[in-house]
Amino acid sequence: MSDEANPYESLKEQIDDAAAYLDADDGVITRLKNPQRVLETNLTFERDDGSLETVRAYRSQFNGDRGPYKGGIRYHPGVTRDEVKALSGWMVYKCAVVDIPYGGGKGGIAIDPSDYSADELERITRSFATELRPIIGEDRDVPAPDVNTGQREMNWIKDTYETLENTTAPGVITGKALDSGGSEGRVEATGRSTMLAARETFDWLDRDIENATVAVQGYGNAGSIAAALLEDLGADVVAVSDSSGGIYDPDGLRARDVKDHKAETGSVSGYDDAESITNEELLTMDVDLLVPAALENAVDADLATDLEADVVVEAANGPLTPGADDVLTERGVWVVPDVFANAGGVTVSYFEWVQNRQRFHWTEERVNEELERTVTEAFDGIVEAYEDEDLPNLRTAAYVVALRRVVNAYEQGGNWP
Ligand SMILES: NC(=O)C1=CN([C@@H]2O[C@H](COP(=O)(O)OP(=O)(O)OC[C@H]3O[C@@H](n4cnc5c(N)ncnc54)[C@H](O)[C@@H]3O)[C@@H](O)[C@H]2O)C=CC1
Ligand SMILES: O=C(O)CCC(=O)C(=O)O
Repeated sequence: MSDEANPYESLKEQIDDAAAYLDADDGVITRLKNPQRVLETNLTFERDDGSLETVRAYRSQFNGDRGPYKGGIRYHPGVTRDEVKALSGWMVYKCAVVDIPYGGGKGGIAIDPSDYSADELERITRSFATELRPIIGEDRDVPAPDVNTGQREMNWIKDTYETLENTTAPGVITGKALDSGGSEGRVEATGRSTMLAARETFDWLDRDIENATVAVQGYGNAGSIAAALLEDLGADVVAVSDSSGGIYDPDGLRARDVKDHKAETGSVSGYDDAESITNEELLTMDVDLLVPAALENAVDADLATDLEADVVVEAANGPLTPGADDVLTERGVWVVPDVFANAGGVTVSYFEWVQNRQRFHWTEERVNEELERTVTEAFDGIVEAYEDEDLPNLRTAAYVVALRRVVNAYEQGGNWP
């Protein structure tokens, strides 16, 4: 993997870019570029035919200076140690930029879940939960969903943990089903903050989100909900894609219908009479707003030179390489960074955890109001840093805000001899 494509190298570069504007000790910055610990483990489980298989899994606890490690668990064949390290580092700065009291963690299993039955996935997940048990906990490390995981996997992890610990501890994991201690609004939260980030940015730029044209790469939890909520604001979602390719309709797709079509057929392809397009065509489409909502490295420096959107709001983690960032900054394309735009997921996870600790259930209205307040306050903080500190782009501004908070928390802890 080239340095440009290694997400952990991207994370370190992003931290260095922001650290240049802070008066922080080099030693502290080095600490904040390296994970505190990474669990790498092998899970052996029984296939339905009775044979045994072993798969690789990770949990990175990047930094806990501001609170328990927090972040999702991903099931994807591309999961590597460096990817999980990067994703856990991004969680640190995400939680800090929206100012929720967590550090950052992330986990993953290097599997393609479509290769396994539901029973096999349950055995894999419970095996991972058993490995995680000594290092997670309501006040220690609180996992959540990410790519290819959701309520079902979170419920299995909660159940395994509680059974082995002989306790009830719903706050050990978030993103659970409602009847298992989940929160209203968590499923929609990542897409909702993406929509709010786009709305606030367009407002700040004095542009109209109503009738803005939108392309969304990746049509899972984050992308499909962002698309639907952007349509609710009056935007025209003209193109969407998933791993099988994309679809385009200049008159606007109907995001919720496309989601139903994907649920029925397994992909967005073949929806209505929309035109088929490639993912590259989608990413370089002449739209007002591009929302990458799939995986890392969707846009590299080469592709960034052809990108025609005016604003990019990152629903995915790490969809732009640092080289792409440089090109887009130079070209005057606004990039609203992942650590802010997709922070709705972890923010509502935090609300879920608070509700679990209080044994109290909030209404969806309350969750969405608190989320909107969190997102708009964070946006104001990023814009203030960008304007007052003469920073090159919104990503560096978000990192300056976040890094300052993490550095302060570390330094206020004082020194061990
Ligand atoms: N689920 C959550 O709460 C959060 C997710 N995120 C990030 O959002 C991104 C997407 O996650 P989810 O929506 O949860 O995952 P998901 O598994 O629900 O959906 C992922 C989607 O991306 C598509 N995809 C994969 N590779 C692609 C490619 N090369 N080109 C186009 N589409 C492709 C898949 O077909 C699928 O539609 C990830 O970067 C994740 O880390 C960030 C914050 C929270
Ligand atoms: O909800 C959470 O705790 C974390 C979600 C996540 O993994 C992310 O924001 O990338």
